[in-house]
Amino acid sequence: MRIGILTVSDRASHGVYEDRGGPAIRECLTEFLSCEWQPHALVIPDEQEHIEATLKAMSDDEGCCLIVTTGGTGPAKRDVTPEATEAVCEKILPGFGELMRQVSLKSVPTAILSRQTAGIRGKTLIVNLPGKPSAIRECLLAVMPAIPYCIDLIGGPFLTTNEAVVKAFRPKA
Ligand SMILES: Nc1ncnc2c1ncn2[C@@H]1O[C@H](COP(=O)(O)OP(=O)(O)OP(=O)(O)O)[C@@H](O)[C@H]1O
Ligand SMILES: Nc1nc2c(c(=O)[nH]1)N[C@H]1C(S)=C(S)[C@@H](COP(=O)(O)O)O[C@H]1N2
Repeated sequence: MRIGILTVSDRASHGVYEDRGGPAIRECLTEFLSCEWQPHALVIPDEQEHIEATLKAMSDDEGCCLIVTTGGTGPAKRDVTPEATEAVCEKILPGFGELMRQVSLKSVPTAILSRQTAGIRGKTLIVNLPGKPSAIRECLLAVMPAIPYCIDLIGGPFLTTNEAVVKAFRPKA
């Protein structure tokens, strides 16, 4: 079971600062998931073509059932992660962005500036998170209960969670 972890940041990719987003996603998934999984982590700049090519490679070549991105979801000119996500996905799941913004709004009024979304490419679920490392646990924890069933529905592997932290909800179970 492979999971893509994609940091989209001009400065982290150029070494201006150390990437804290990718490691935070990895740490959260280790805490939330009780099944075996392997991370496939990359740090790339805010370039739409590059983001699209990386999402396609993680989905089609690496066989990731889930890709979690961080960064590039805001209103600035170079923020294009949602556009890249929408371009490579066959279906968009607006509920993910809606819920994550609602939860984030309890910590920051600027939560509404994130255009974070989610979508399906083949047997891969792609979920966008904001760039702020502090946003990662908050957002992932909110949507995690629905992720295993979503991956079931698209023909992916059976994900299990650490129920002391977060319980996967499967309506048909
Ligand atoms: N991957 C990351 N690792 C560590 N800190 C980050 C990361 N991404 C963002 N941050 C922090 O969150 C702040 C806001 O992030 P934001 O995504 O808006 O940056 P940005 O202006 O798009 O620049 P860049 O794309 O170069 O990260 C940054 O100034 C930085 O302090
Ligand atoms: N939980 C949470 N969500 C958040 C934030 C945050 O600090 N915490 N920052 C907001 C801000 S200030 C911006 S500009 C947008 C987009 O951030 P991004 O471009 O780094 O993805 O996410 C928003 N969502």
